[in-house]
Amino acid sequence: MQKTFKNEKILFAEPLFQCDGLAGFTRSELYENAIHRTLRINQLKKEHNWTQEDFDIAIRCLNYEVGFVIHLSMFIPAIERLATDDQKAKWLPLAESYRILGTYAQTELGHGTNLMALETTATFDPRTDEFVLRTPQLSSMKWWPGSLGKTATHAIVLAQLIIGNKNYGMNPFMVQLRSLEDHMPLPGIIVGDIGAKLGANSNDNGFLILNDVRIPRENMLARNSKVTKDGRYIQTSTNKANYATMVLVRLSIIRWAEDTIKNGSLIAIRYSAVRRQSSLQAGGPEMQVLDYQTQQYKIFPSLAASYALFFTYEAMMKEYEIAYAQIMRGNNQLLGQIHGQLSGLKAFASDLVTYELEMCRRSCGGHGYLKASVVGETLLHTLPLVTVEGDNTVMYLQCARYLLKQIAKALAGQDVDEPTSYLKKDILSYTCPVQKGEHCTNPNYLLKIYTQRAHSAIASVARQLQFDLESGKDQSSAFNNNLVSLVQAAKAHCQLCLMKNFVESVSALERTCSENLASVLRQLCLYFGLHGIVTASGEFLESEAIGLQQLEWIKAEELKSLAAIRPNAVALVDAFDLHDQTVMSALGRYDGNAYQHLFEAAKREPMNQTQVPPAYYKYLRDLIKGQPLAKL
Ligand SMILES: CCCCC/C=C/C(=O)SCCNC(=O)CCNC(=O)[C@H](O)C(C)(C)COP(=O)(O)OP(=O)(O)OC[C@H]1O[C@@H](n2cnc3c(N)ncnc32)[C@H](O)[C@@H]1OP(=O)(O)O
Ligand SMILES: Cc1cc2nc3c(=O)[nH]c(=O)nc-3n(C[C@H](O)[C@H](O)[C@H](O)COP(=O)(O)OP(=O)(O)OC[C@H]3O[C@@H](n4cnc5c(N)ncnc54)[C@H](O)[C@@H]3O)c2cc1C
Repeated sequence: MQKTFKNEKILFAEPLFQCDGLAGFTRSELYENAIHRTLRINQLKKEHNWTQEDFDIAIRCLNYEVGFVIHLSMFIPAIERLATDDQKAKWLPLAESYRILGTYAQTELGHGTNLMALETTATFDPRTDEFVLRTPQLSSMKWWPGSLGKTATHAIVLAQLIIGNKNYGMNPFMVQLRSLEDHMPLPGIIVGDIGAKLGANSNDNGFLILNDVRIPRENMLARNSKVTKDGRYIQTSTNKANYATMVLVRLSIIRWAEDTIKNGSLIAIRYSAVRRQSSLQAGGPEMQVLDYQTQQYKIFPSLAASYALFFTYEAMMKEYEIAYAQIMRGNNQLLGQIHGQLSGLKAFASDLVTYELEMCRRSCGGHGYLKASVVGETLLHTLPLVTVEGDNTVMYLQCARYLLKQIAKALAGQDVDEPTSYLKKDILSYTCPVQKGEHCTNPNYLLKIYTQRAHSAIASVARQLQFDLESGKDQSSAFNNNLVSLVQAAKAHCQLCLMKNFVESVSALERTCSENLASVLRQLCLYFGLHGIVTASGEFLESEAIGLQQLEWIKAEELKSLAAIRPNAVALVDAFDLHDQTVMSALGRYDGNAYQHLFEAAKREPMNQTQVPPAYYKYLRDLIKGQPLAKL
């Protein structure tokens, strides 16, 4: 499941990467520790000739709890996608050698989603051949960019390009923020950290005010558009190509989601295998809680989601690489497809894992509320994924917008993209394929149900929109009246994508792996399909993909699937091949000694370093001795 990191032993031999000690760190200590880690991994990469992939896997092994995440995941990729060859030649060596440290400064205090309304301006001054950058009012200040607060020396600032009195829309500008001599902010630059967050507090997400900061004209990243010396704006590619970095990050968020749900399901399943509580027979031995049907019902979805997201990430990485190669050759034909697909799948993956991680946490009982279980921390670290790189609702709507265009093409008899080829079918040609027995236990049949449900949801909202428009509603009112259905249609398409990738990946693996492994993966894929139908049964019924009788059969098969997965559940999470130091959980250690590790963690608690707490001498001693308390 995870490319085994042959360098794990090297990484985790160093105390710096042993995560137990992070508890009790202040924000400054977390921040410093994260930077130290990234630089040490960089040294290890050089000392051991690691590849860039090894470097990336090392960071994943540390659950991205490292410094310069945005420098690595956005600043450098943005230069690669938005800069001309000459600009790449200048900026990439500096960024890759950490001579400059960057961030991607797009979101403002007043706007994050609506890029057209960003208020930061870059006004061309032909007299000096410069751009003047300003954040004109409080709501304009950049707010949220990672590493902006205390680390970044440079930022790719997304700003409205103004030439004369004309606004040419959002464009990217390389802006130096801090001196490379003493790290002090440069004139006109006000930066700082935006304050503590629910999680990821090693990251100095920051704010940036720009007071008439001047940069040379060549600092506008000009792969897709440029300004000539005499002030002419020349667009060389669709300005949507300037959004390319976000598409890449949305892809990496699918893998981030996969990584977090693997951690969560591993902790929940390993702990549920060692935890014994109560018994179903009076006086009988206490049961492993993993044997309770309800416990399986709670945590096997996260196990199935781990594999589903692994297969979807692999499939989308291939799709992205094809699209990106074409886009970098100036062919934007696949831009809309990759944007529509990754917008929806980033939203669906992050929604799925944040829900299932909470179920994993709940399944650990009281110990799931301890930081030492890490499952709660994992959830806190995952929560931003539903917002970063595009709020999920907005991302679903982008996906829905793509699906509407595709079904319009299909209905007009035109070609459609491969991911939406099912829309070419006649919506009335589906039949309810599911009969008892064979049909409910064959993922390929379930795939037909998912296809009909998605097609039906998209066709239905397209019809409703058309009806609203024909009944006189204007475009925006018609859209706003159907946003919920548009999101629902996007989710249906994304869930179909996950199921399709799961079925096709297992089918491909069957040709090369053992029958034992194939049957386990088929079982998990079947369970993923059955569970997905049960949890959205209303939509499946509404689409007439199934009737009540089929739903009854499917629910019965789902519960039977739980028992079928149980014998392999621990092996399926062991197959993630995650080092104990990656999972970091006292409940999820490979040796299963959860209670011992919990107690070890408690003993490391800073409050336990003294027997008598300082508060005793301040408040409790006189109280307990019945002495009058001094005025507090
Ligand atoms: C490792 C993880 C670290 C995470 C750290 C976090 C970083 C961040 O969060 S960075 C900031 C992320 N911010 C966003 O994602 C902003 C979200 N908002 C948008 O992307 C856009 O405002 C929008 C897509 C919601 C709306 O775009 P807009 O241009 O305002 O208008 P339209 O919806 O009409 O789109 C027009 C046209 O452009 C196409 N398009 C939109 N986005 C993209 C894209 N990323 N790539 C390619 N094409 C895109 C859209 O499909 C429309 O096309 P047509 O229908 O053909 O006109
Ligand atoms: C941990 C973290 C790290 C970040 N790092 C960066 C970074 O490095 N660089 C950067 O530039 N940004 C960064 N961001 C900002 C992030 O990209 C934005 O927060 C995100 O794009 C959402 O925008 P917003 O905050 O304005 O939310 P809003 O858009 O204000 O969302 C508020 C509500 O309005 C709804 N809404 C908004 N628009 C619509 C619409 N058109 N239709 C229907 N509903 C709508 C949303 O669904 C949501 O429920 C980061 C954010 C976080 C939390």
